[in-house]
Amino acid sequence: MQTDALRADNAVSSSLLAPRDRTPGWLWEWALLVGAVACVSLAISDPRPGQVMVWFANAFGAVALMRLPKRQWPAFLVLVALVLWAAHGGFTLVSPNVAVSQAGGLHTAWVAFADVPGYLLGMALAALWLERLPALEQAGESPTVQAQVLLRGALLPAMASAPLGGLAGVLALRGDWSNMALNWLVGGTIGSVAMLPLVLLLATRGVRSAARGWFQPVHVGMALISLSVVLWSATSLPKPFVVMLAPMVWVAVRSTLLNSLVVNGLIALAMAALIRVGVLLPPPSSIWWGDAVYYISVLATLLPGLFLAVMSEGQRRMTQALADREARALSLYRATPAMLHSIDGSGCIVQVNQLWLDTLGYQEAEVLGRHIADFMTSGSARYARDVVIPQALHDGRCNNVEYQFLTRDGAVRDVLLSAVWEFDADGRPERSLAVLQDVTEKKRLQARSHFAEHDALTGLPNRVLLHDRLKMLCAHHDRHNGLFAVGFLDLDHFKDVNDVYGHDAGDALLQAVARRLQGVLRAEDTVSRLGGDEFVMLLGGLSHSGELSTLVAKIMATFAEPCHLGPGPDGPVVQVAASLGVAVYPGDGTDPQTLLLHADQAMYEAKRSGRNRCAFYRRPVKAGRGHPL
Ligand SMILES: Nc1nc2c(ncn2[C@@H]2O[C@H](COP(=O)(O)OP(=O)(O)OP(=O)(O)O)[C@@H](O)[C@H]2O)c(=O)[nH]1
Repeated sequence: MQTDALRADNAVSSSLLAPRDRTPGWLWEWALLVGAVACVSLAISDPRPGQVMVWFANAFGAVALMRLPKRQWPAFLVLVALVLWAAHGGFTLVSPNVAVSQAGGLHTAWVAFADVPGYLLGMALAALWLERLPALEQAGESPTVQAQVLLRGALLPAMASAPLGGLAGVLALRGDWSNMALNWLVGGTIGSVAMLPLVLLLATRGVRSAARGWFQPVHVGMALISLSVVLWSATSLPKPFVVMLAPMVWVAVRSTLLNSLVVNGLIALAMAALIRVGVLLPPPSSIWWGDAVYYISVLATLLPGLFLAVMSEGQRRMTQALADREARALSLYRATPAMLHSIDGSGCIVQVNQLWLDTLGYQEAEVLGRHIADFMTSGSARYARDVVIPQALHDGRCNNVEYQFLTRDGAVRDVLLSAVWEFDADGRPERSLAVLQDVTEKKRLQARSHFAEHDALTGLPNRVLLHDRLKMLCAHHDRHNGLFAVGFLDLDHFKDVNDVYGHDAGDALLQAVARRLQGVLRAEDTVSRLGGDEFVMLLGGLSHSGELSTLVAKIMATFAEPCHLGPGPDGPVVQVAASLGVAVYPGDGTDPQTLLLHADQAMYEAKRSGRNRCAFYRRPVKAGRGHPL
């Protein structure tokens, strides 16, 4: 993700700074780098003896030490001491302004060496204190951590080494100790503030990759403009420091952290050089620390830009992290292996995922902005608009709502929809997240298994389910005793209804009879249709035969009212009657076949006796020898 790349690019990563064994070549390279930077300070520092020298080299030495195991520190510090001594020696010899340069070889060598222990102490302390900073990797994005970096890596080491630096000044140049120590403190702090954040960043990014990242017209251009403003204001304005702030703030806000740190370093170098050539000079002061106070202006010019750059970087990262999180959430939404859609408070689609589109066969552009009901059957659309959406907006959610969606080519998909709503701070609905489960196949299978056990015309249990339930009733009553009855009902002269009013009217009559029988029986009883005009009822939970007689009377009474067969109010009205045969468990049979047979026989008995009546099964009376049963 982009944030990670950004982090890898710009962050001060403690893992990359972690110490490891380095080759002698590496030690030499860094020692020479420290020496080269020291030469820059020596070259552009104020030539008057005992004046502030902006000392940039300690930042490089400290970062090098942080990347070394402690056992390599002595070797590296010795190399740095040699290099600094050589650099100091060279400058002491060539600088005509240094009073002691004419004082003879040994003294020159001593003068050149005097400052070195202070520098070594400063860089060692900076390295020690910085590597103990736990959140060092956040220095590029957190002003608080950056402040800690500057405190531990610039101010405190400069303070700790300043007494040594002052002593060196007294011994070598016979200057005033307190003045020398204060100048040391100021020069060391400014140099490290200018360079340390940049060197830490370069050490983790690698100089080559950083250079590649920086050498772009926009960065170079901004740096040049900033430098020009600094030079112009220093040479043209009476109080230039405030104006110098402007380009740094501009770069901090508009550019990358790296560019800000580069500009920070360049401007510090430029200011040191301007002081060197006398363009920027401390005004004459009556107090011994007057010069040092002047340099606070330099610090005050560098720090706001530096902190603003770090804050901008923190903001950029946070914005980027939010954008990444949103992108991740979006791609997760799109790829979720369930149909998802989101609608706004008015029911219009604001987002759908890929499976939603694939299942219903639409393109994203076709659905965004349209009302969700446009993709439903008319019944579901009404239900959604009038009932579900208003209720869900009130409750904040809805669960397992059954809808029928329409695919692009008009096919119906059954779905179960559950949704949650997001509301804004004022409680206004923002958008929903709905998960849709496509249950079309499941419903088809359910319907198939329903029709395997139910009659398609009346919806009543068919012969298969009847046998099942009868078997269970027999088994149950076998264990728990008790009575139940099987009623076999056949409509009287049903064929005439078909013949006179047509088959549809016959169907309507069968459905009406089914409804009436269901209406008269209890929920635990079974009404089934065997086929044609034959219905079988299982009448359970009877405690005595009187109860059965009442129930039978109720069943027969359902045929007292004529049936209106539709369609419409002008449809035929018929008076239907039925014959009912009843067999009772266990007296008339203890297994399904026998009970059904005996109920059937009783029904035929009712027919034989004149129809429109009920007959109870009667065991045939044994006849005398030679007579059939
Ligand atoms: N409308 C319609 N008729 C059916 C259906 N299944 C069977 N039938 C008809 O129902 C009639 C059954 O007649 P029966 O029970 O044999 O004779 P009935 O006219 O009722 O005379 P009885 O039973 O002797 O009183 C036949 O004409 C079948 O064609 C059906 O699903 N719908």
